[in-house]
Amino acid sequence: MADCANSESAKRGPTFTKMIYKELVSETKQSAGRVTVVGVGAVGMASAFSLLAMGICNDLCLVDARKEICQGEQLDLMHGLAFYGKRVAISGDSDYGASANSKIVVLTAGARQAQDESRLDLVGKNVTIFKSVVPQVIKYSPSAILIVVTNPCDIMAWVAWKISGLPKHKVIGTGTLLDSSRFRYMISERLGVAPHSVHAYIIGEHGDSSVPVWSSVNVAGTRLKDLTPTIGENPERDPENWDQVHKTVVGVPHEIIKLKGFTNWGIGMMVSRLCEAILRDQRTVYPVSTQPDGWSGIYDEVFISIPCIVGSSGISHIINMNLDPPEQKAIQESARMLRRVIDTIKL
Ligand SMILES: NC(=O)C1=CN([C@@H]2O[C@H](COP(=O)(O)OP(=O)(O)OC[C@H]3O[C@@H](n4cnc5c(N)ncnc54)[C@H](O)[C@@H]3O)[C@@H](O)[C@H]2O)C=CC1
Ligand SMILES: CC(=O)C(=O)O
Repeated sequence: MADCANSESAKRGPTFTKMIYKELVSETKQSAGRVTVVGVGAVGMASAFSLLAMGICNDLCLVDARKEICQGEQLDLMHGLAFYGKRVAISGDSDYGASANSKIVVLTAGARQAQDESRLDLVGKNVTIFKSVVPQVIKYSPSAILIVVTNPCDIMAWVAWKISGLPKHKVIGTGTLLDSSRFRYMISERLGVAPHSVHAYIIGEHGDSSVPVWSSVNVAGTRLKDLTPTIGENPERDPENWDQVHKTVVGVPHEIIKLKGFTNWGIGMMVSRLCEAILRDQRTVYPVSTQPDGWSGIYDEVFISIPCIVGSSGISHIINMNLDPPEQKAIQESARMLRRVIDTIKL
């Protein structure tokens, strides 16, 4: 692909470069932080664009079953590089060899929901796709950290972990990171403060059984629950009906899918922040999908969102969170539901 992209410079390069500079040392090309995005659709390209726009990666590879799309997107992104201010290597191919030695592989390949579908309806199709994609990824990048976006992302993270044979800390489902971001934004609108000044988590499944942790929602350490002890309960007990915020978080992707066919920008921004945490070892706390290993009494072998420290090794720690008994019960039920779905999968 590089030949196609640089055909003129490939022809003229050797003569011209000798006139421009003199070689002092023979360079060995080595990528410190290649990020590969598998699945160059709406989500894959929003992730790729965010990675570039936020200046997070300097070596980006796009892989998709549709070779022409990879090449088209590669060329299109490269044509903006003169205005970007940094040098970035961009490659694109349907051959996974192009992704070799990636530090991070973001998996977005697969089917997306139609208007009347739930995320869980995608299991069959997307497990089949992962069975072909994940072995190829691992063949060329055996030490990669996988970020699983493809829905249902908790289930697909478990599938990617099983097929890849990677240690669990190297497989991260994006989980309720997007739900939590939507939650923070909606609370911030009600309170009239910036979204990043609202500290709030949604945990559990990235889906209908997600759990809003009202007991810890706070602004500058002031817990909303201390001001409204019934926050998040039914409208008879909580006249401000804060539970509607969670209901909106659960329903809004369906509304966006009805309006534009898919969601992509929010998740794209989140993927690039996750990559940043890994590439720069930021040890940022994010609610992402991982194995709970007994966290809050969850012993099922599932991937489910809980607050984790994300850094250069992937997920290094799980944060102990004091949940109220109803929150604890709800996340345990969410885990049991995910496990029931996993039990139907044949790998
Ligand atoms: N976890 C989250 O928060 C979110 C997850 N998603 C999920 O992300 C996934 C992708 O969504 P979109 O980008 O909108 O879909 P899309 O249809 O625009 O793109 C999917 C891409 O996957 C590629 N693909 C399909 N099979 C493949 C294979 N075997 N090998 C390589 N590439 C293959 C297709 O060619 C296509 O380019 C869906 O499962 C969607 O539900 C979407 C938004 C948020
Ligand atoms: C599609 C999806 O999972 C979301 O936007 O939340």
